[in-house]
Amino acid sequence: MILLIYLQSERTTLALHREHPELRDVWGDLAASIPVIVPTKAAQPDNLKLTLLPFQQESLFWMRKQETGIWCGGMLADEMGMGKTIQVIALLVTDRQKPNLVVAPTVAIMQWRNEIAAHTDGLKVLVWHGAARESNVAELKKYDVVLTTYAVLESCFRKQQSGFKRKGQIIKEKSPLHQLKWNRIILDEAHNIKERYTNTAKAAFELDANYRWCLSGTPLQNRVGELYSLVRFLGGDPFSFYFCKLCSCKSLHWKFSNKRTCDDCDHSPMQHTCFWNNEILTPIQKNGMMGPGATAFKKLKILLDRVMLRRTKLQRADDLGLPPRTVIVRRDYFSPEEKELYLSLFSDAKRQFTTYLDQGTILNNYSNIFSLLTRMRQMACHPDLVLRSKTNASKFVLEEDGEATVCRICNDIAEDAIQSKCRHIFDRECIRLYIDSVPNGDPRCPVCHLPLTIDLEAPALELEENLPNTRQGILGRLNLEKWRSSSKIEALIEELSNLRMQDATTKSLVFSQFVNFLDLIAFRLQKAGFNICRLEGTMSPQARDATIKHFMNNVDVTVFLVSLKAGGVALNLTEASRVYLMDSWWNPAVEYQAMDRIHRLGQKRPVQAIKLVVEDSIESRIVQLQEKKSAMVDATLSADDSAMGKLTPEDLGFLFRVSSSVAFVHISIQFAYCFIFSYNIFLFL
Ligand SMILES: Nc1ncnc2c1ncn2[C@@H]1O[C@H](COP(=O)(O)OP(=O)(O)OP(=O)(O)O)[C@@H](O)[C@H]1O
Repeated sequence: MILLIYLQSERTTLALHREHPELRDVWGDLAASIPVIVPTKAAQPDNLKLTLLPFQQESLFWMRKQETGIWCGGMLADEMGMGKTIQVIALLVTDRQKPNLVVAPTVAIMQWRNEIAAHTDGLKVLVWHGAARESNVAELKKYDVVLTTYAVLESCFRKQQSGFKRKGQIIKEKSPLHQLKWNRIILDEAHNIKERYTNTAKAAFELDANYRWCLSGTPLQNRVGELYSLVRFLGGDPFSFYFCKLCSCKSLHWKFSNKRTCDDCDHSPMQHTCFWNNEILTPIQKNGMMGPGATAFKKLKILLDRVMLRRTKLQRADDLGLPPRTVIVRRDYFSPEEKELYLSLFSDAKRQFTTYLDQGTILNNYSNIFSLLTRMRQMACHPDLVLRSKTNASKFVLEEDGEATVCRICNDIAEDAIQSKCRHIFDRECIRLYIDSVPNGDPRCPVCHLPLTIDLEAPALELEENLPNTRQGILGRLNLEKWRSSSKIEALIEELSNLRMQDATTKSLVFSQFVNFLDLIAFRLQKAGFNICRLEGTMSPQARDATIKHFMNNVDVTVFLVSLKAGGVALNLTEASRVYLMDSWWNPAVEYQAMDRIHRLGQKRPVQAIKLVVEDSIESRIVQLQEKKSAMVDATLSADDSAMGKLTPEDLGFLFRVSSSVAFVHISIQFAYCFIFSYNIFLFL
C-alpha cells in the first residue's frame, strides 16, 4: 500500500516536471540563489521614541533586508510578548511610505493605535471599524496606517464578491480595502487566515501591496498545512500554485466553475495538483518523519529559513530581562452539599460513559461525552452553572425578557458567536476547543450529532446590537438574597483578600471560560469590596480599550475578570502580576496564552499564575492529564500543540476513572503521528 502511494506521488512529480521544467529543482535553486539573511543590529530609528532591544534591532535589519528580496516581506514569528508590534512600527517609521494596512483581531486594534501614538512622532492612524467607517478610498490614502479587523476585512470582501440583500435585490459593493494598493500589509495574529478556503483567508489573499508581513507567536498551531495560507499570502511562487500535470497551466486559484474541467486548460481536477500539497503536506501527512516525510521537512526548512524569523523568550532572555514566572496549583475540596450534587452528576456521567465503552461506541458518542465533561467542569466551579443553565435556550432571536443567544456547548451567553451548517450556535472558542479535542479528527455537531461543518474564521454573528445593555445573564435567574457562593469562588476570595492585605497595589487577572461563572465571581467580589472591571466578547474595540485603560490606570481597580473567549490572546496587561485560572482545560497551551498576557515585555514584578482546582472533582484529573501531555510535549520538544488538545479514548477513560484495556487500544494513529511530527517541526523552527 505504502509503495503504491509512493509510486503515485512519484508519477505526479514526474508529470509535473515534464510540463513545468522550472519545478525540477525548486528547493536546490532556492537554497543556492537566496541566501539566508543573518540578522545583525540595525540602528535605532531616530523617530521612534522607544529604545529597541538588541534582538528587535536585529529583526528591524532582517525585515528591511527581506523587503528587498524575492518575498518583499515575510513572517515575524517571535514568541508571544516579545514586542512584534513595536518591531513593525520601527519598520513603518524608517521609510514613512503610506498607506499601510494592519489587520488584527478586534482585541488588538486599540493596542496598535495606542502603541503608534505613544512611540512615534505622529504617524497618522485610522481605526477602520464600525458601521460609519470611511468608504472614500482617497481619504484612506491620506493615513500612514489604517487599522482594521479580520471580521471587517472579510465582510468587505464578501459584499464585493457575493453582494448582500437590500429590498429584495442583491447589491454588490466595492471593497475600499481591495481597491487600494497598500505600501505594506501587516497581518497581526496571522494564523487567523490559516484555513485557506475560508472567506477571511481569501479576502487577505486578494489584497494588493508592495510589502507583506505576517505576525504570529504561534505560526504553526496545528498542522503544517496551515502554513500554506501564510506562504500564499506572502505570494510564494511556485509554492502556493496549482499546476496541471498535462499542460503548462498554472494558477493560484482552484478554477473549476463547472466542477469537471479547468476554466483555463479544460483538463480535469484530477490532473491538477497543488505544489505545496505535493511537495510538503502530503509526504509529511503520509510518512511523518520517515523517507519522503523527512525530505519534505528538509524542504520546509529551506523555505522557512528564508521567509521566517523566530526567537523565543528563552533564547533572548538576556535582552528581555523578564522577571520569573511561577505556576501554582491551589487545591480545594467541595463542601458536603456540593459534593453530593457533584457525585450525582458524576455517577450519571460515568454510567453513560461506561455504556459507550462497553458498546465500543465511544468515538461515535464523542460530542455527548464532551458535553458531560463540560457539565462536570461547570459543577466544579459552581452548581448554579449546571442547575440554572439555559440548557434548551439556544435561539438566535431574543426573548422578550432580554436574554441573549447561548452557546450550545457551555450554555453560556454567546460572546463571539458562529453558526454551524446545521444551524447551531456556538462560541467560537468553545467549538474550536471542542474540535481540537476530538480524537479521530471527524467532529460531529455536539447538538444534533450530524457531521460538523463550521467556518471557525467566519465573522461573529451580529448579535451585538441586539444585546440589551443591561444583560443580567445567570444573575437574572437567581434569587440573590439567598444565593450561596461555592468552594471555588471562596478560594479565590481568600487568595485575593490575602493579597490585598500583603500589598494593596498588586493587580490580578481572573480568567474563566464560562461567562456565567464570571458573573457569579463578579457579584461575590463586589460584595467583598473589590473594585473590579470586566472584559467581555460582546464589547466593541472602543469599549474594550476603555475598560483596559480603566484597569491599567486606576490603582484601586485591582481585579480584572477576563473571559478566556474574549481576552485569551493579543492583550497586554502588564500592570497585573497575578493570574487566576478558574477552570482547567486539558491542553495547557490555552493556559499559557492567558499567562502570557502578563508575562511579557514591560512586566517588572515576578509573575504568579494560580490554578484553582477542586481536588475531589474532574479538575484534579484534568490537571494530571495536562501534566502528562506537557511531559509528552517536553519530551518531543514540540512547538506544535495539536497532540495536546486532542483527547484520546485513553484520556477519556482516565477522566472518567475507567481503567479498562479497551480504552487503551484505541489510541489513535493520528496521535502517534502528531508525536513524531511535533518532534521534527521543532528541529526546524
Ligand atoms: N523595546 C521595548 N521596550 C519596552 N517595552 C517594549 C519594547 N518592545 C515592546 N515593548 C512592550 O512589550 C509589550 C508586548 O509587546 P507586543 O504586544 O507587541 O508583543 P507581541 O510579541 O505582539 O505579543 P502577542 O504575540 O502576544 O501579541 C508591549 O506593551 C510593548 O509596548
